[in-house]
Amino acid sequence: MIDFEHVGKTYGGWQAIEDLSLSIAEGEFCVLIGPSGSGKTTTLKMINRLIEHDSGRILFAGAEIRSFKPEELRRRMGYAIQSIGLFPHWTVEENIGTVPSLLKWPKAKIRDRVTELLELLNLDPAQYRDRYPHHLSGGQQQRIGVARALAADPDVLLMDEPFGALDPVTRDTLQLEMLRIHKASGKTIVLVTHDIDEAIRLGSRIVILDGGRIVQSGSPRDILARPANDFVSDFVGREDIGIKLLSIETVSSRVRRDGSASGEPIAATATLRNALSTLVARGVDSLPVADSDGSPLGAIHLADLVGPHP
Ligand SMILES: Nc1ncnc2c1ncn2[C@@H]1O[C@H](COP(=O)(O)OP(=O)(O)OP(=O)(O)O)[C@@H](O)[C@H]1O
Repeated sequence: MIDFEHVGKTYGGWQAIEDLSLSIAEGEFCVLIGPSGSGKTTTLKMINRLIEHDSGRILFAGAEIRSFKPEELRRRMGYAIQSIGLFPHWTVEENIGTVPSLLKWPKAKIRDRVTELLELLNLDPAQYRDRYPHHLSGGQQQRIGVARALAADPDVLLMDEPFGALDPVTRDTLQLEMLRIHKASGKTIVLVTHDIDEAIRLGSRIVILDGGRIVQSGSPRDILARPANDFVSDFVGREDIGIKLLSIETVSSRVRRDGSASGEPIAATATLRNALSTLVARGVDSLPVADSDGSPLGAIHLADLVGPHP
């Protein structure tokens, strides 16, 4: 869907991105991560030509991005950023409808789309559509930013630290919403973050950048289990790697179907990290497991958390 071929970018003669090659497949959730100044935002903005690359090629759906009119690229690629960039004197409805209005969608169609998106992001349309951004909390504004990026049903969603300035609870909620939207829509998403836990949670692929180059690219499991070098080990948090590996697998993958245990059940959809935490907090070595409607599924044992990952 998006291919970088030996891409370079210089700012005033200084090489910010060097020989970057990367293929992002359709439907992939690709997370760009790296230290400050490593080139994440530059890489993201080159995709929709907010920044022009100066060597190599960037292809979108097989064609060099320079062959698209910028407005066509922007229509096909939603863009959401940390500072949100909502228009302060426009209502929520007008903000979300920015691109559809530019595309001259009929008013009723825009209204229906706004309703649909507000519902998708868990905001009551009747309550929120006529509000102005300064009458919304930070988390609600971030949601409107995401809704606006999704409005014209783009093929690709580009997100630059979209949950950056949020408290942990709101951040957690929005991450879950993003995962749900990705699952339901199958859209290609490219997201920039500096938070490794966010990358592990959201990404089907993590691309680690340093000094304008890719240091490693792979699934969260690849990166955690086989870090390419000391830089990656340090970056993902060498001492926490075991715990992070537990966070990418769910209880359902290790449940003993014929097992039983006493106490409050843990959900099959909880992570193994949640299970470990619950086991330690309760001082027990097994927990009953329940499925989403609460029916018993079996048990998970402390001993099952260690050992080879399938
Ligand atoms: N317009 C510009 N002019 C000159 N240098 C720039 C410009 N934009 C970015 N840079 C430099 O290019 C490098 C990469 O910047 P970029 O914003 O892509 O990094 P980043 O990984 O997104 O960083 P952060 O996590 O701090 O946002 C940095 O060293 C930055 O100072």
